[in-house]
Amino acid sequence: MNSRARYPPPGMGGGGGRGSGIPNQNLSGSYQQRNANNHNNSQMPNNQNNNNNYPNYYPNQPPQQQWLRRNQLTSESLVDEVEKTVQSEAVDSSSQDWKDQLKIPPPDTRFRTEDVTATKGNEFEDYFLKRELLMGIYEKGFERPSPIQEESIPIALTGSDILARAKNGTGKTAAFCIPALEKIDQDNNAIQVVILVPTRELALQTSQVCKELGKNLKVQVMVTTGGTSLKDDIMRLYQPVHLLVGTPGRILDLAKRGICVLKDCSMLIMDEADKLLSPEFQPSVQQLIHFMPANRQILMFSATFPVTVKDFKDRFLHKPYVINLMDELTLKGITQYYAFVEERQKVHCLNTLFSKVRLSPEACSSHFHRWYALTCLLTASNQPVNYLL
Ligand SMILES: Nc1ncnc2c1ncn2[C@@H]1O[C@H](COP(=O)(O)OP(=O)(O)OP(=O)(O)O)[C@@H](O)[C@H]1O
Repeated sequence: MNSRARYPPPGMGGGGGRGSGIPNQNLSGSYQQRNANNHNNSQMPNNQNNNNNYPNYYPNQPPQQQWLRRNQLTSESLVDEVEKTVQSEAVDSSSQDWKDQLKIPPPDTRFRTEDVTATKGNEFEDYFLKRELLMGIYEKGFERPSPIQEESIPIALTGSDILARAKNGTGKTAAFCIPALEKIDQDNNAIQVVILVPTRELALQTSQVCKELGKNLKVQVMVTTGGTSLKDDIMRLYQPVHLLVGTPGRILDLAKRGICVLKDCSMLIMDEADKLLSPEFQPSVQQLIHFMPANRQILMFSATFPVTVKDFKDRFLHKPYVINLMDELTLKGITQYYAFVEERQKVHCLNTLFSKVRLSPEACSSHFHRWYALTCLLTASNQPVNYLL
């Protein structure tokens, strides 16, 4: 059973990400601080724990004492202080101007569980992102970073390698697209970021997120995957490309032909890293890395950390910052069951189950080997069904 999705996608009644809906059962959505021990903090950026947006000039003193200190300032320093205040108000008012002009979609009022609400209270503005990028973020309807975004964005911006584990549908895609877009130099006509994914569908979705978040930037995004015209991709690569999203085999093919030049690619992102490190893809991924500069940054996102991921991390990542937001596998609000049966008993077992329980449309994913047979079975048994490919 697939238990993806915390943030429901726009326009849908309760699903999200690349995955399914959230049954309205066992929901517990109260706001709660995340346990500080659930990730491995090898480095902390300066603004990581700064939950208010105002500079704390005298951090060790309570607010009343700060007022006293200010009253004791000399007249000269008072002038400086006033000038600073005027300047910061000028910045604030211009920052209000651009915010007022944003086309923000209506707020998403649907229920969210702790998988996305248990944040530290960071704001996207805490990360000093380019204004055009901030505009794209807000215009996509994101108000505040989700937990995985709070953990990854500031670390990725420092240039550190990351190995991150978070549940599906909790905002992983934006967690790596935002720092990638921030780091790209739009005036450098070269591929600076590669996002590797295991499937064409995921490549298209990811590039769409990059385009939406970066719609006010001049970043050129290209998708390239197997199963499409190589000639078209070659033609496209004669045009500027800053961010390349694709599957390993095709990108490697283009790199070997000398058409996809990766010598300036300083960031490699691996989404669904566990799948990218399966025997099918791993040799291509490893070869690809050799086309990139030695000091490239690698961000790996994966729902599971099998031994292949660990081995790869040990070989290719430099002192990675490890983020683990998956103390438990199942998303909150979802109960999963499994039946251990022989292959030949599966259909019969499902039929029996369906005659007794009514499942939500998204409950069965294509991870079942014979999704088509299953879909026919569900339809024939009058069960609602969605295709999850
Ligand atoms: N900070 C945010 N605020 C509001 N919505 C968000 C935020 N970040 C992501 N989302 C939305 O949440 C949904 C799920 O995000 P996303 O697809 O990035 O999750 P994911 O962890 O990559 O999931 P999956 O692995 O299933 O693709 C999307 O509709 C996305 O637009």
